Amino acid sequence: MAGPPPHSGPTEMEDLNQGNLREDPEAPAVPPVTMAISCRDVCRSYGKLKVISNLDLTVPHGQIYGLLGPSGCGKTTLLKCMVGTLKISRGHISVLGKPPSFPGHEVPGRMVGYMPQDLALYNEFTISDTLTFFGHIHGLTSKETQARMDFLVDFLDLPQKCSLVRNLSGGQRRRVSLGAALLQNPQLLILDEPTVGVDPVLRAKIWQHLVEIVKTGKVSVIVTTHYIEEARQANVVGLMRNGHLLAEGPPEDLMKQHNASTLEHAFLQLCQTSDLMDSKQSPSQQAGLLGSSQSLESRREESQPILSLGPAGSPEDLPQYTADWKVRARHVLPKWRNISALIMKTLIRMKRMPGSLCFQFLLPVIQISLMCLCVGGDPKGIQVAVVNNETSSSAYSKSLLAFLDNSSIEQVPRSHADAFTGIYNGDYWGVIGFGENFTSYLTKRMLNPQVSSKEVVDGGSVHVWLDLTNQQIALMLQAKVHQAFQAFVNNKLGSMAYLVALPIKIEEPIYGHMNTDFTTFITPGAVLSITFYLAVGLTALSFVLERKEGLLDRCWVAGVSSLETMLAHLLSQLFVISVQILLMLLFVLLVFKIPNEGSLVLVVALIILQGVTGIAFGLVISAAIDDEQSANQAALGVFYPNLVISGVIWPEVCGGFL
Ligand SMILES: Nc1ncnc2c1ncn2[C@@H]1O[C@H](COP(=O)(O)OP(=O)(O)OP(=O)(O)O)[C@@H](O)[C@H]1O
Repeated sequence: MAGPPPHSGPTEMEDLNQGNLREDPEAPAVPPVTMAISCRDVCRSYGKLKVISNLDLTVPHGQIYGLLGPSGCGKTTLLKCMVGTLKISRGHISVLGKPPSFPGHEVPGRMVGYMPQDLALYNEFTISDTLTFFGHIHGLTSKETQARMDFLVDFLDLPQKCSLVRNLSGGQRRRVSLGAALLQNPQLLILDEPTVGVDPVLRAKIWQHLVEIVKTGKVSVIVTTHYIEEARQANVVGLMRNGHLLAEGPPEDLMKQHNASTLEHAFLQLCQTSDLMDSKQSPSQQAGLLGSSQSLESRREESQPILSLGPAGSPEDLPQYTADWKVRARHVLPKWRNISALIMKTLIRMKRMPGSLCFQFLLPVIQISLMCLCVGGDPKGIQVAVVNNETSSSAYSKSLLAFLDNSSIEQVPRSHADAFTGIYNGDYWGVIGFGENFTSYLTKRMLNPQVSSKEVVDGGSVHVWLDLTNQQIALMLQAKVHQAFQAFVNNKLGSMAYLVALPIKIEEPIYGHMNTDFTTFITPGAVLSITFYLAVGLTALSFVLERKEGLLDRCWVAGVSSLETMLAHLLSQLFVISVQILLMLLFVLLVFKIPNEGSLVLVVALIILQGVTGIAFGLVISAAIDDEQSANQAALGVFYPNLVISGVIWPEVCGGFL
């Protein structure tokens, strides 16, 4: 195995460029290992689809391993298992001496540089932002990041550092992605098709760089590629097909073994031999062939996603890994370094999308303003037909009608027949009718209520027929007629008005006011619903999108835990929610003058808590759902049921069955 080259005192800048970065103080001491990666009897399935079966693979330390195979043979899946973003169904993987994600192990973390097949870059970032972000997560100082950035921009022939990723070409983006993997000079580079979409000159340069960095003996590389011939520069190649390795060894040896002049020919021969053997075997024999080197135990059904079972089902053959409680605790505890990097990421993205940020801030204000303007106000210009059979100008009916609220009700004098034709045709919301002796009967009723006959009571009553298809308007009409009658009685009887009052007296309310309108009732609920749903939507979608674009995986491989991702999202989202709440309350309290009877601090705290609930629910959606359309549907789908059963628009006591 090649040892490190003799050191003749390089300058600090050379140190940074060549990868002699300062050690991470939080990193545990790593014992020397001879195998960079060792996979034993590895299996991985997606549901019923078995993608990797009983695979053994060894990446020697300080060498380049070229993993070759046709599309869909499971290369990416295997790399994901190596970096720890996917759990294996069975078998054992050791990366730089320990299984991925082992407490205290920096795989995922600073020790591994991973370039996923997807671009996995933030489009709103510049090249400089991208490298600074990953540098921050890896704990590099800004000087170190800057030096590596200058080197990588030059080496990968990247455009200006201030160029936005979304404005780069496909090839340039792939190079930025490769730069992010090379940034911290990791001990292990896992590159999933780094040369796709890269011109031949740069492809050669990348391979040359890989060859150079492994020469130091400190760095190991596993690289997948579709260009089989370029893998001749690798020290070892693995030829993969249908989820298992057909062959593994130095490229020259493989070519010699198969009398092939090119690696591609050797691969072709291996595939043909494998097909021939497969066709000769019965299905049961094939199963035997697959697992010929494994015991029955290792071939049992893959039921548990575990990392620990080894080849031939003998756990005692595997090295035992231990970590003391301090290392375990440090592994679980969130790192502020990662959280702050993720918060900065969100703030930079917000800064680069001012339109979207304004929309996020203004949307709740627009929603609450629309609600205050459109919900709860008195209807205007409601046409009501009036059938007045009294003709005298001093008739009580005329006097009573004068007390009707003219801003809401438009009185249309009609004959009895026209009024009813009109209401049946939907021209009027109601008909108000007075008999021809209304004044005399009402007088009799008021002066001598004890001796009033049914005829007197009937003739002295205001008759109202309503179109009750719109309950709000009908209720308003009833209330307005009652108010007009009360005002008329007060006017006619003065201090004697109590004589015709109902024997029920509604006293001053304990909470609220006599004239509390619907807007005042519904606004608190609307504020809470708006805060909740915006938080749900933003959380559910942002994680779904990040996962889809491979960003969550990339951050995870860089060493960011799920807890840190959630905390960073919560903190940055709290900032957005706080601005949203501030603007909403300003509008509700100052512009629409909705009264607030309690402590404002408590109100703000409760709304923020509601936002946190929304974030939590968004997290549930984003954890359970993979694509944005379904996440959108889930977020929208819960909106209406939640609104209905929460008591925001109708008292929740009415839904006692729920
Ligand atoms: N998330 C997933 N859910 C279900 N099946 C998947 C998933 N990811 C990959 N597969 C399936 O697993 C198989 C192997 O996929 P993988 O991406 O590992 O192949 P690959 O060798 O990397 O292919 P390529 O070279 O085209 O990238 C494919 O049949 C693919 O359809």
